[in-house]
Amino acid sequence: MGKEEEGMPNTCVRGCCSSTHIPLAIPKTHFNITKEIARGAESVVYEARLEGKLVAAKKPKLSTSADLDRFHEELQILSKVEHPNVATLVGVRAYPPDYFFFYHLYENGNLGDALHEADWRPTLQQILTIAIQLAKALQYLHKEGIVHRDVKPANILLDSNWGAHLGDFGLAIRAVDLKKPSEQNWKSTGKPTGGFHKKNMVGTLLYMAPEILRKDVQSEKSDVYGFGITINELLTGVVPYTDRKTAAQAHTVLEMNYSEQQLSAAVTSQGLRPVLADPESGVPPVLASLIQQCWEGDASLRPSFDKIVETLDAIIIPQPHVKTLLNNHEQQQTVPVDLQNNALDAILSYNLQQKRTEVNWAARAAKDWEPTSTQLFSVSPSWLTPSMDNSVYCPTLSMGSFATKGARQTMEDTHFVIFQLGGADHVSVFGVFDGHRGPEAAEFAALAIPSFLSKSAALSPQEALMAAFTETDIVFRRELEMQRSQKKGTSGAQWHPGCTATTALLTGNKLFVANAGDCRTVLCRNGKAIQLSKDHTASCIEERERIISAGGHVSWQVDTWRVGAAALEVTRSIGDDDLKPFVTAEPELQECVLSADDEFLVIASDGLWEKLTNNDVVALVKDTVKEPSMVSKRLATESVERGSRDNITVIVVFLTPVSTVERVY
Ligand SMILES: Nc1ncnc2c1ncn2[C@@H]1O[C@H](COP(=O)(O)OP(=O)(O)OP(=O)(O)O)[C@@H](O)[C@H]1O
Ligand SMILES: [Mn+2]
Ligand SMILES: [Mn+2]
Repeated sequence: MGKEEEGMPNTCVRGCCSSTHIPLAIPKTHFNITKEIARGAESVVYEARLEGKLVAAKKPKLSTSADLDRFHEELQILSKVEHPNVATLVGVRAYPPDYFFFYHLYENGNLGDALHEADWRPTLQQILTIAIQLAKALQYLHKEGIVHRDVKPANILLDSNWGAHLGDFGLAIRAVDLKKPSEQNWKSTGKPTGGFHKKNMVGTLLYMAPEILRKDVQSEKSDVYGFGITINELLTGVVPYTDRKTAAQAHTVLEMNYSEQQLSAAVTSQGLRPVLADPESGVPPVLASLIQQCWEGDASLRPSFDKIVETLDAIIIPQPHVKTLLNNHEQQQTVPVDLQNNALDAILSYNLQQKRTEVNWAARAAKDWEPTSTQLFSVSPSWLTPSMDNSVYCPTLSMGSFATKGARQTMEDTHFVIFQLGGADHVSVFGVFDGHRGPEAAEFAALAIPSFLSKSAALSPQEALMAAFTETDIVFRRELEMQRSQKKGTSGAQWHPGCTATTALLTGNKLFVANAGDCRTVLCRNGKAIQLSKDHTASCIEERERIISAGGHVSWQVDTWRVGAAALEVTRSIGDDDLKPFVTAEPELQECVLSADDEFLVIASDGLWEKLTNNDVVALVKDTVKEPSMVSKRLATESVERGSRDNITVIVVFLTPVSTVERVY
């Protein structure tokens, strides 16, 4: 009686693999093979009975000693992993001459076959479920320090409920072992083509990240790439780089159009990617955008699985009945219904809870604030003192706002809405800030600007706004310098956050708008849109000339005019200390006197204006119930639906009395 028959030891024949819960030395008498399920490049998979239970028995092809080494490496990894979305290993026979992995049998086979052989057409909900399950499996593996390296539909196994389980750890490796040159890693499978047989190569190539194709340094981010390609395939039903839905056809198309080398070259150096799932066809824009981030050429730009899980969890598939409710006039009282059950709504409100940066810039702004120019001017009476003149028109205000990071991973917009600044009934201030190269400047400015304004009663409103912008910029850059010197070295030199800013100051019937950058303020007067700010971008010739005469450099890069080495599109901002003084913080000012003709103000970051014209915005506001927060949200939602990829912040201020039940059609 051999050693193996004495019981079921939990170690392999070499003694290098062990498990606390999986028997590693299942005797031959304990299982019998019933039929072949699949013949892979490196294995044959059979249906089998193990102690009466139906299982999948994977018999790896072990022809060389390198293959045997690889078997033990795979087993060492497999015996340590346990996750609901990783294919469950129930037993192993790690003894010659027959090596077997016994897995739970997944009734619906692999995802690739389901899509392209069985013509399974998953619903959006099923797709999202699989995406989340797969993301969680990979999140877990990465936490455990394991990189899978072969994420593709053929390695995703589907249970009877179409739940996903990641299988095939044939190429999995410990992240610590990835440090070696990658050619070495691929050779470790012992196959002449560096790990893949010719036939299999094509199938796998499609999911391989550029750095792998280039034999460059790999990381767990290579799994993110395969995940992106896989989820896109799941959404489109199309084999990557083809227009075919069945695998057999796909291979011919693929081989006809591209050789292996041509495809690799196109993917690595020309950024070729499969056709992206189309948001027009009902794919949530956030999901499409996530896929694009996942298959970024630069691995460092791909999101982590923590981030992916977070993003996917926030997506709720739009319910088809929502649209009908929208058109049902009897639902007038329950206005938010159009947004409540909506996918966007979930994303939008979820985004509001996003975490802020570690450095508490806001507290610093308030604490360190010391306006330097307050003493220079003197106006009387102060704009903070209410006018006694009752004949002056006084708008009735109602205001609301909405902010979302939209399809972006981080939120760099900030805003403030202040009713009765410094306790003055007739003074309100609104500000929107759009951060770039980090949220710090925007966070700082949203506190510093109103704080400065409330302390500038001695200045005229115009001077107060001008000084609030320029002083905020100076104090911020000083603060940044301090932070940088404390950080000592850690990416500090490259750290130049900035933000665009627009601030509207309303005192009695006078409106003052200060703007630096491409946020925008629009007034609706008599049903017409009046833009009260100019967009400061390098596409604007006057701005380009101003920059050049101030000693800055402007050039056409990629798709538009950009400033300096940082390639900034905006020409005015707070912060951006590497581009000062030509990217100035000095705002342009506009003012107007309000009358009963003035209906509302919309102040928003460029994420809104990118997809909506001033007239679109006016039309949408008219078409929405007159509740300012709801209108703000409606505008942001509309922009996201039209494909805005940016953070969006919207403030809506109604200037005349409005009723929330009033609807204009
Ligand atoms: N537990 C299982 N339940 C059902 N089917 C399975 C299971 N394990 C594997 N299969 C089937 O066998 C196929 C090959 O399995 P696996 O990917 O593990 O082998 P491989 O030889 O490493 O394949 P590859 O050619 O992708 O390297 C899978 O695509 C799937 O169709
Ligand atoms: Mn496989
Ligand atoms: Mn494999």
